[in-house]
Amino acid sequence: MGGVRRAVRGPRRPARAPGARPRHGSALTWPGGSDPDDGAGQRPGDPGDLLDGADDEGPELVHRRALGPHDHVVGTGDVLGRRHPVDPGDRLGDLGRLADLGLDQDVGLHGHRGSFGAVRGPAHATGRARGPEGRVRQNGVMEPSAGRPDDVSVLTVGELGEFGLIDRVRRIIGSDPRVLIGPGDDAAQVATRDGHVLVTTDLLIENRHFRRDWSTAAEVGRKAAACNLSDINAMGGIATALTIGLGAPASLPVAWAEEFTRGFVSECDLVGAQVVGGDVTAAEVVVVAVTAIGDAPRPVRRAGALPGDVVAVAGTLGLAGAGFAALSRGFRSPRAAVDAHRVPHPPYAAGPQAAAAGATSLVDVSDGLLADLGHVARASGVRIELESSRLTVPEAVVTVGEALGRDPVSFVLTGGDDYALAATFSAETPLPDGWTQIGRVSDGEAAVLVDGSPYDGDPGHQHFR
Ligand SMILES: Nc1ncnc2c1ncn2[C@@H]1O[C@H](COP(=O)(O)OP(=O)(O)OP(=O)(O)O)[C@@H](O)[C@H]1O
Ligand SMILES: Cc1ncc(C[n+]2csc(CCOP(=O)(O)O)c2C)c(N)n1
Ligand SMILES: [Mg+2]
Repeated sequence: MGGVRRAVRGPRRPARAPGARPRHGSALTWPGGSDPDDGAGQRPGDPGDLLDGADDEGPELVHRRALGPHDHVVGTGDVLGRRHPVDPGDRLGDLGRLADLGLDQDVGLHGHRGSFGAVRGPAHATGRARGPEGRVRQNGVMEPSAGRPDDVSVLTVGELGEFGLIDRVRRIIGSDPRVLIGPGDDAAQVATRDGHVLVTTDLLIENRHFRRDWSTAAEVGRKAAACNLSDINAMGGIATALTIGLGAPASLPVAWAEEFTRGFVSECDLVGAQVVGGDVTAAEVVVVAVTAIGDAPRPVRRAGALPGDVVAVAGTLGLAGAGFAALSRGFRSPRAAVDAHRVPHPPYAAGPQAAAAGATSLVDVSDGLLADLGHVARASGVRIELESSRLTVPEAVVTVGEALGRDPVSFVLTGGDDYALAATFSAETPLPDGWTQIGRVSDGEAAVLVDGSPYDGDPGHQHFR
């Protein structure tokens, strides 16, 4: 911790009358315009909200039992697990009992396995059918065999992991000359008849990305907008329009959906983007699928970092991860941290500024600084060397680290959900306002080192882990 900069100042936000919405034009302007830095994405400090200090709430327990990120939360939004009685994995027993009807009993998910080891086809009138592996099914009940969901030899997405899965599905996607930037960056860029557009999509799933007992509907709405606006920011762009896909349990109060939408719209107002449509469907839990489009005169990609470049960040790191850790342990303070988990504050002006300044690479920090800089290192084929003494550790992160017995710097290095930006600039480029150098790019194996060594631990959030 020695030498690590501690920020007592919280992120700042522009002064804005509550509920006031810009009625036209972009709230964010391009660098070089009349209002290059409106301070969007920053808000007043919150120095009194410390766990051990003058916090008026104190370290109150949110729940008696601390919950982890993937703890099973039973409630209106409960998801049926593999072992649930109506889970498709358990249906074969019922189907087997229907075999004598002489119908195509195997109509469920597992009768349509397609090209990945599939069992397609009816049980015959005899009640016997053959799977692709040649194993006989008796009365429609299959023996455990390769290609079946309960067969451990089937590679699952859980085993492949989030990024392994993305690599696999990306191989299926073809290319097209109109795709100027395809999968692999924070947003894609597609040529249109009269220009080009950025497009990105991000999902938020109840109990994976937010909890309805931790966050208000408006906070979830803000977060859903922010993480998509951030991907446009991470290309050096400004978002123009978004659509909202909303999956909801039938029991969801209408007021929740309305408040969610208000929160979403007010976050969009920070950059002058407009909601232009969406979709609604029934779902087991609240599911939010957002697509954002935007503009970038000079999009900055993850590939492009060069040896000798400076590595810099804009925005706050560690606060949201620390807030999530505090909430998971049953605390609802320090406020600066738990509020950052609920609503991130991407530095919306910093992406276009970095692009205008000539950033050689750019990424937003959604999973964790080390994880996301890892994408830059691999895409650019360079080594990234961070100096921990250059990192700013917000005071609330120090408080959470001390209270939970964790190194506060680990939240800054690996905590997700902050939606700060990380970029590389040539050493000759003066860093734009709001950017802080945290390291350098060097020639070497694609990796991110901290104080000269590989990081010992998870570099950030990864689904299915
Ligand atoms: N199912 C998919 N099919 C095709 N491309 C995908 C799929 N999932 C992700 N990608 C692409 O892979 C790249 C990396 O995705 P990832 O979700 O890590 O990016 P991100 O949105 O910046 O991060 P985060 O989801 O943490 O906010 C992106 O370019 C994304 O468009
Ligand atoms: C209830 C709850 N549990 C865990 C987390 C932590 N978390 C979930 S996804 C993610 C990375 C970004 O998501 P993605 O990669 O899907 O865009 C992080 C840091 C949370 N925010 N809420
Ligand atoms: Mg991103």
